[in-house]
Amino acid sequence: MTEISIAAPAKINLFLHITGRRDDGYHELETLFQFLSVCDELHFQLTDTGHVQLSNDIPGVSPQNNLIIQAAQRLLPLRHDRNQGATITLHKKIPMGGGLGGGSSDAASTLLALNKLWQLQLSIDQLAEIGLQLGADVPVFVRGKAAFAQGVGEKLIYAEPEQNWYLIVNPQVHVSTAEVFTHPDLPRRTPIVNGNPENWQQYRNDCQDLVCRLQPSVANALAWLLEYAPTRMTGTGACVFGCFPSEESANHALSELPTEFSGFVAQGLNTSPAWHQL
Ligand SMILES: C[C@](O)(CO)[C@H](O)COP(=O)(O)OP(=O)(O)OC[C@H]1O[C@@H](n2ccc(N)nc2=O)[C@H](O)[C@@H]1O
Ligand SMILES: Nc1ncnc2c1ncn2[C@@H]1O[C@H](COP(=O)(O)OP(=O)(O)OP(=O)(O)O)[C@@H](O)[C@H]1O
Repeated sequence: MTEISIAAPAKINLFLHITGRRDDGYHELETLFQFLSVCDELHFQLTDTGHVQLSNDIPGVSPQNNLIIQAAQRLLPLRHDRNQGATITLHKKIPMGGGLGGGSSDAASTLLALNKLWQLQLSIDQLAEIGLQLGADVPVFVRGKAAFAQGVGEKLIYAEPEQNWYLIVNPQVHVSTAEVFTHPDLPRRTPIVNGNPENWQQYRNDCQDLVCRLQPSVANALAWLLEYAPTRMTGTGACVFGCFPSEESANHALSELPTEFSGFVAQGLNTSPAWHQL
């Protein structure tokens, strides 16, 4: 095998409860992850240069900060043949910094692809552990199944929420994950619901009220979408999703999207498209 193409899907957090704070500042949470049919596309070409390079940069993200390169660097010392390298091409389709997990997903797909390309034979558990060092959201993408998560997002119980259609609305403002998690007004004591993911519509996103205050465009996007469908923010924002019974109904709402927002329709998926390609 000398080349691999692999998708890196977006995710949404169908709900997100903050249940505590660890001594290292990281937050304990409960969340339900589902993948979306919108994906970044990554292509890996085996080389004999002994190093990895990205053939195209993401504007505003230096190669050393790119999670694709960071993921590849974790695997470089584990190669049996030190001449093995890779040229990686990325087609970015997932909006960045929107709570859709694109960077984490790119990192996970990189771990999965290079494990094959370099014949490292690492197990999924080992790849998920390496992924957790890159970001709290990486393990669920490595494992590739929709899941109810606890801990910082690494304790996963597979789940099968309905694969609804979603209209994702991007208020086009940046929300810093670190700023939300360090804010004094973030609620941090939501009682543990302990694995009843079927009830996700009754739960909430604990970051939503705070983010709406910090970024009124997020509140405006939620208010607009709520006229069409049950609506919630994903992750620490800024994107919000409305849950629709059909692609057609989601597309109808999209056709009326105010010009201040951007948006797209995607289906919720309980298996990562990355897994169909390996
Ligand atoms: C909010 C979620 O998107 C939910 O899926 C994730 O928990 C965030 O995951 P992520 O983007 O992979 O986050 P990381 O890159 O690991 O962390 C970014 C920053 O968010 C804070 N952070 C993140 C996750 C977590 N459980 N507690 C935290 O306090 C930390 O200050 C950290 O410095
Ligand atoms: N391959 C990558 N794709 C996107 N962002 C990346 C990548 N590598 C590094 N980054 C950095 O990570 C930041 C967050 O990107 P990402 O799109 O994953 O955010 P997010 O969807 O809010 O994630 P989360 O829901 O995990 O908080 C970007 O602003 C960028 O600086």
